[in-house]
Amino acid sequence: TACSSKYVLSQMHPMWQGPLVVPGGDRQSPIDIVVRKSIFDSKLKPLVTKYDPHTCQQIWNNGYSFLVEYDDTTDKSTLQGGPMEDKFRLCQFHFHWGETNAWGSEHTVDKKLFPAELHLVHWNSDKYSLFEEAVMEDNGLAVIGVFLKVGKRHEGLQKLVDALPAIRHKDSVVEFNRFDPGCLLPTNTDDYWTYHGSLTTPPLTESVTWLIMKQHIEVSHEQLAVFRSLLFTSAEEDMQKSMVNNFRVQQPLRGRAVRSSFS
Ligand SMILES: Cc1ccc(O)c(S)c1
Ligand SMILES: [Zn+2]
Repeated sequence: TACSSKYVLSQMHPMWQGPLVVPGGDRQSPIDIVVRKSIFDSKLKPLVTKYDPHTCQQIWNNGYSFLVEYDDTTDKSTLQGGPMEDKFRLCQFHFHWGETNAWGSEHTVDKKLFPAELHLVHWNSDKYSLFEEAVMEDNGLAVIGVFLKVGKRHEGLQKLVDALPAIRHKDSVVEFNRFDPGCLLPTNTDDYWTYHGSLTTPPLTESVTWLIMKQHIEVSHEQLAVFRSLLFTSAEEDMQKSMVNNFRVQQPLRGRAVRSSFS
């Protein structure tokens, strides 16, 4: 049921981000959010997340990031509200980060970079029956983006950090249960920006309603350092490469509107 393990990125571009520009792509991600150009939309509802920690299944290193995967065969862990009409099912979450605290996020706010960014990936289970179907459809996915800042240690994240040494190499997997992804959301999830975009890793499909949280979460420098101890490479490869800077370059807005749920 892993929503992403079957989602093998086949035609890989030498650079992990895939093609820098997708031919004909006019709603690519990530983007810079220009706050003064975002449009307040009073019709945007608060996000409603209902996550069941028991649907957590495994954590694995897919050679681009580490993914925490959830059982998405039932509507046990869901997201609704926001700009969406339908119910979306959580299938995985992962992060993007830099080699230093100076950069690492994919989205930026008025060009401000964060050291890392969390993506909680959900697919439209009212319209589709599998992640693999939804990922190819307009707005088949809804991804919550949360910025990470370096500060106090995040107690909820530590359980995940402690599991990382076991998946240092690409394609390593360990069982991972009872993790509540809700603990990684900021206290305020009512304030967010939303726009139509794409996956930031191949196949870069333009199927994502992005929900970027205005409020960041804090993690410690030591916790981020463990992210950087992961490797892009498998155990067999002789050249071990640190898993850092696994973010995509920013993409043209192409006239898209970025709406805000707050004024
Ligand atoms: C489905 C999915 C896989 C990888 C990603 O970085 C994103 S942003 C979404
Ligand atoms: Zn991502």
